[in-house]
Parts: sequence; structure tokens; C-alpha cells
Amino acid sequence: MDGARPLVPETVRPTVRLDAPVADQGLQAPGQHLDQVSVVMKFGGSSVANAERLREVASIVCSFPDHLPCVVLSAMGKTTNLLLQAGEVALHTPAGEVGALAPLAAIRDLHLATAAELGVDAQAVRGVETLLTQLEQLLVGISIMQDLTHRARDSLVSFGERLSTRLFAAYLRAQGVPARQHDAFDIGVITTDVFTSAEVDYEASLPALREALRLPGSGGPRPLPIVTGFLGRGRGSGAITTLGRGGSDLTCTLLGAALGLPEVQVWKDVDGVLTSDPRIIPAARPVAQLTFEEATELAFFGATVLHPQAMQPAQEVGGMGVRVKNSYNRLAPGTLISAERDMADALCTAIVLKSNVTMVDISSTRMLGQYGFLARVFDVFARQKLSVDVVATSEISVSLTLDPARTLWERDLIEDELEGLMAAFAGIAKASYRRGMSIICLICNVQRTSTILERVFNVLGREAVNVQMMSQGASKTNISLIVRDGEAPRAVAALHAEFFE
Ligand SMILES: Nc1ncnc2c1ncn2[C@@H]1O[C@H](COP(=O)(O)OP(=O)(O)O)[C@@H](O)[C@H]1O
Ligand SMILES: N[C@@H](CC(=O)OP(=O)(O)O)C(=O)O
Repeated sequence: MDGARPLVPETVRPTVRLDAPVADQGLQAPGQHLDQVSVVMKFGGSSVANAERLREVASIVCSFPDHLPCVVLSAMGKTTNLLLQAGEVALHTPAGEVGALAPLAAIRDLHLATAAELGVDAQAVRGVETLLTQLEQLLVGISIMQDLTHRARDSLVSFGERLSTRLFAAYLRAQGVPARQHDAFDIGVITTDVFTSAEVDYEASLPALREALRLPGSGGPRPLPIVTGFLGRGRGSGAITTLGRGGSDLTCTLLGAALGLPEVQVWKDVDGVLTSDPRIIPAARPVAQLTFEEATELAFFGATVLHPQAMQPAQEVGGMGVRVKNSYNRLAPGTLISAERDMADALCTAIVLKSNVTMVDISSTRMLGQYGFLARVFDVFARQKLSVDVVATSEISVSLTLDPARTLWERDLIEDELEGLMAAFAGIAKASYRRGMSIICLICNVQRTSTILERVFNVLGREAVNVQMMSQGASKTNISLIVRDGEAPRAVAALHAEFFE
């Protein structure tokens, strides 16, 4: 971003309390006394899974009467996965049979049933039907072409958010709450043309979004903008792009940054960011506060609760907080993520597990301390387009781990690529790799490393878990331990018990 030119309005509106919604008072249009949007609220797939959940989301949105929210929605429930499945199956289905494909039928049934249950008007139902027809046509195209490019994949998954936002805006209007649906790719979310994991072009997007979301002049109702998460428009291709799985979190913070807001909220199905993944550690509990760096490390090392790039807009503009809330338990305080927090009492904040990681060991075959050894090693990774997660070095050797996700869509590093990597090292270094490793990442106060590591190694010793490699991040927020996949859940459980239970 260009540091010289302010990309956000210089004044931000005063903060009215956003930590506590008022009790459910029925659907009164919120924030109608305000000139402009004062908060962005994002609701993920689990929060908008069916008609009942959409009613609940409407109730939450209206429970902050002093705020005029812009609402960002993900696709309903598992719709994105169903769309991807439909694309894969269409590849092997005759064009004439595509209309009857099971995932397409499931998507059609869910959205038409939700429209009926929510009692939206006939025009809105027609809008949903039109999109469903276009979706079927795209699938027929995939079947005829026998090709599912990343570009087509992005167009395909875009239907999830385009449907959910239209239904929700229509429901609000039917309840007397003014609302207007927007497709993010039409209002200025401009991205690179890297389909399926595009990056936001902030220079182009921030001013465009600010302009597009400006509400009409005074007098008359103030429509709540309802915006598709996850989607953008490629700056060169002009085609629909996506921001990577879970990308609606990033849409939310991007809109907040564009509007210069003091706070945005991401509503999930858990009481905030938790001390560990609740699917592995049922005793995980909410973390009250995190810094942007901590939240980014946590997401990068595999906590699916936040998109790894979601903190970037908040960090760039400064002064904007990101609150993680539970749409199933609206009174839970959630987690507030901001630039700074008091670390005086912080020891270990969260434990994240990333499995199915490959570890590579490389040692120099030449003289000790050979000049440029590390540069040559990383040059090989750059040429192979492989991103490295964790690194530990000595003078003549380096161990590192490879991200299992080349993009967030394709989770497996292919064996051929690893063999290619080994071949690329021939003559420079001795290289070997081990698959089936896990990174256990402790988000912690590394000012207190000695205390933390003493406790960590006591626990792992007791559990007979052998650490294969370790690294302390320069970001001063994490310590990473590499262990075998089979030992990792046991190690995480024991470490969680040690630090949190
Ligand atoms: N450290 C963590 N804290 C909270 N949730 C986590 C954590 N690690 C993994 N998760 C998982 O992330 C889920 C929420 O993320 P996600 O499903 O992407 O939300 P949404 O679709 O609502 O945006 C939780 O249900 C939980 O299973
Ligand atoms: N629907 C997209 C984008 C997204 O952000 O979803 P969720 O908020 O449910 O993680 C996905 O499934 O990846």
C-alpha cells in the first residue's frame, strides 16, 4: 500500500459499545439515525446454514440499535464444498444428466426451501431461480469442455455467496429492515488473477469500496449493505476470483479498513478464538485478547478459525479492532484482536496443530561454512515454487518444513515434486525428506522462553514424545515443535492440560 496517501477517511466515527448486543427486541432497522455504516459484521457458513440461522443472524444484526452494520456473508453451510463436488462430478457426467447431479440438487433444495421458509417475495425467489439456472449452465459447460480450470472453479463457487446474500437481503426487506445486496466483485474488491487464492489489490480496492458503500444522502431509509464474502474481480482478467478458503474474514476486514471503522466483527460457531482446536481439545477455552501478529501466526499454522490474511487490512490502516463472536451464543464476550495488548501476565496463549507436514533435511557436501550455502538452498525452493514454514539451521545443515497446501485447495504435496526437489539439490547438498510430520505451534510470550520450554520438555518427556526439530519465530510470538503425526494429538493434549487446564 502507498504510505503517503491516506487510503481511509481520517476521521472515524465514535465507538458506541459493540461488545454487548441488547436483548432480542424483534427486527427494528438498526442505526437509522447514522449517516454511514459504523461496523462490518461477517457471518460464516455455520452461522447461515439454514432459514432458522438466517433469522438468528437478522436478529443479531438488529440487536445493536446504535450501529448501522454492513453485513458480509459466506455461503450457506457446506454449499462451497457442494459446488466444488458438483464441478468434479460434472467433468465425468454427460451434459444431459448434469441437471440431476446430487450436489446440484442439494444446493437447489437448500436455497429454494430457505426462500420459502423465510417468506421472501416473488422477485427474490425469481432471483434465486435465475442464479440456480446459471449455475446449472456452468456445470453443463464444464461437462462439455471436460475441463475444470481454476478460473471456472472460482466462478462455480461464487454462486454460494451470491445466493446467500440475496436471500438474506430479501428476508430483511420482508421484515421491514431496509437492505441492499452487493456482489463484492461489482463494488470494488479488486484482486490479482491468481484464481482460487487471489490477493487483494489494496490500492485499487480501498477507494473503490469506500465510494461504493457510501449511503445515499439524508432523508429516507438507510439500506444495510449485504455483501458477498470471499469473492473479488481479477484486475487483468476481469473474471470472478476467490480469496482462498475461508476468505470472507478477509472481505470483512477489507471493508472495515475501506470505511475507516474502529471495529469489525467476525461471527463464528465458537465463543471466540480458543486456546486450541476444539475438535482435538474439547476443553479448549476462549482467549479474551490477541494481537494481530498472534492471530496471524495462529491462522498461518492451521487454526482454521481465521483466514491467514484477514489481519492484514486491520494492520495496514491501524486503529481497527477485529472482534470474534459466537452467533450461537451472542452474549459470550468473544475475542478482541488489536495492535497491542498487555503481555505482562501472558505465558502461553494458544496451541495450534498443523498435520501432514513434510520435513526436509539438507546438509552441505562442500567445505564447512561454505559461503552462500543458505542462499543456494532457498534459491532451489524458490525455483520449485515451494513455500517453507519452519526453519532451523546450523553452519552446514538446514532442516525445514514444507507447507502441505500449495494453495488452500490442494492439500497434498505430490511425491513427484518431492523427488524433483531432491534432484535439484544433487551436487549442492545432501538432501532427504520425511513425510507424516506435524508442527505444534505455541503462540506464547517468548520473553519467557526459558519457563515455557522447561515446562514443554517436562510434559513431552513424560509423554515420551520426541521433538524432531524446533524453532522460535523471529516474530516473537511463537515456538514451533516438529513431532511425528502419530504423536501429535497426544502431545497437544498434554501441553494444553499443562498450560490451560
Ligand atoms: N483455535 C481455534 N479457536 C476456535 N476455533 C477453532 C480453532 N481451531 C480450529 N477451530 C475451528 O474453527 C471453526 C470456526 O471456523 P470456520 O468454520 O471457518 O468458521 P466460519 O465458517 O463460521 O467462518 C470452529 O468451529 C472450530 O472447529
Ligand atoms: N464459502 C467460502 C468462504 C468462507 O469464508 O467461508 P466460511 O466463512 O464459512 O469459512 C468457503 O467455504 O471457504
